[in-house]
Amino acid sequence: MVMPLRCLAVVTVQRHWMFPDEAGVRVYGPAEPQTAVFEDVCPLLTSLLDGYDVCILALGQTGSGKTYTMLGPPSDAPRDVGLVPRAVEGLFRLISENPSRSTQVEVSVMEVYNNDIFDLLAKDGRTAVPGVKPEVSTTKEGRKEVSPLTRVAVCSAGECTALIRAGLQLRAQHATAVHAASSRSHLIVTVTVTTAPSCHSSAEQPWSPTAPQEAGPPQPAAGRRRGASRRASPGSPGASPAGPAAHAEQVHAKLQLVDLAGSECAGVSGVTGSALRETSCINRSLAALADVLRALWERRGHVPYRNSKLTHVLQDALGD
Ligand SMILES: Nc1ncnc2c1ncn2[C@@H]1O[C@H](COP(=O)(O)OP(=O)(O)OP(=O)(O)O)[C@@H](O)[C@H]1O
Repeated sequence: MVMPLRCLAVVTVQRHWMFPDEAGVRVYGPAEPQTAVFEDVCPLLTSLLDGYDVCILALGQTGSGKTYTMLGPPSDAPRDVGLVPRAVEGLFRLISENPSRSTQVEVSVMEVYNNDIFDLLAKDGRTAVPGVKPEVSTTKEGRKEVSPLTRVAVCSAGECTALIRAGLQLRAQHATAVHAASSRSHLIVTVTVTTAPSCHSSAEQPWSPTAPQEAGPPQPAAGRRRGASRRASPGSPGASPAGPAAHAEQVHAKLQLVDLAGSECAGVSGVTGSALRETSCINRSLAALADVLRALWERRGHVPYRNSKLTHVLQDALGD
């Protein structure tokens, strides 16, 4: 069986002009329950724990229900809980079902606003290091990392969801003529999962999880350039991937949950001044995302990830 190198789900709440029908974009109507959307993407959580980078994007026009789909309604009605808390819950459930692997989970929350990255978990002023803007860089293993960026180790779904909610308070939001609480940025929640054999599963040296990291450089990820990164644990030098050592690898993979800002027509949304600049940045970055997805679907030699911060941040999960 040929395994996919990337797992990507585009959840859109309206048919969108930017994507061809054959692109596999799933369109949900307003009556579709949140449970149905989650059921469709839920298998990707297993792929994540198998070591694949996963990206789930909500796409649609302004006011079409992206934030509702990803995060749920502001009222917190349990029935309508969004895809992000459901995914976090599902991930921790899967982790608890496999005690033979020890798993560390870290979360970061960022927004891409006017083509700049802001750290929504930073304690001070949306940058982890005062005055230093987070930027995308490439690690020596070829992975894309945003740095400096706050990444917090979490032990439970509740802890993870609470952090994400706290980060959301800082997200850029303004009223427009179309939507009273319009998101003016792309929100990217990244859940990084590192798994290794449980220390009681063999006589090998136990895996020691990395300390919670806040405002520091990202953890190095080694190994496979495509998909998740893997490295042999310190206790298994020279072990063959086909033998027991395959079991002894640390596996890193990231889940990116993205609530995109909505495409909008400035004439209809009635924005002026700084809001007009936001609209222009939103539309340009969505066009850049469409260009990247088209290039990937058409298997073009060059994929223009660097045309926008949004696509550059998502490069690992979209394809490479
Ligand atoms: N399926 C739904 N059922 C009930 N209410 C919904 C549904 N989808 C969206 N809404 C409501 O519609 C309004 C707009 O939704 P939402 O904020 O999710 O739009 P959006 O696409 O994120 O907009 P923008 O791109 O401008 O941020 C909100 O009040 C939201 O609660």
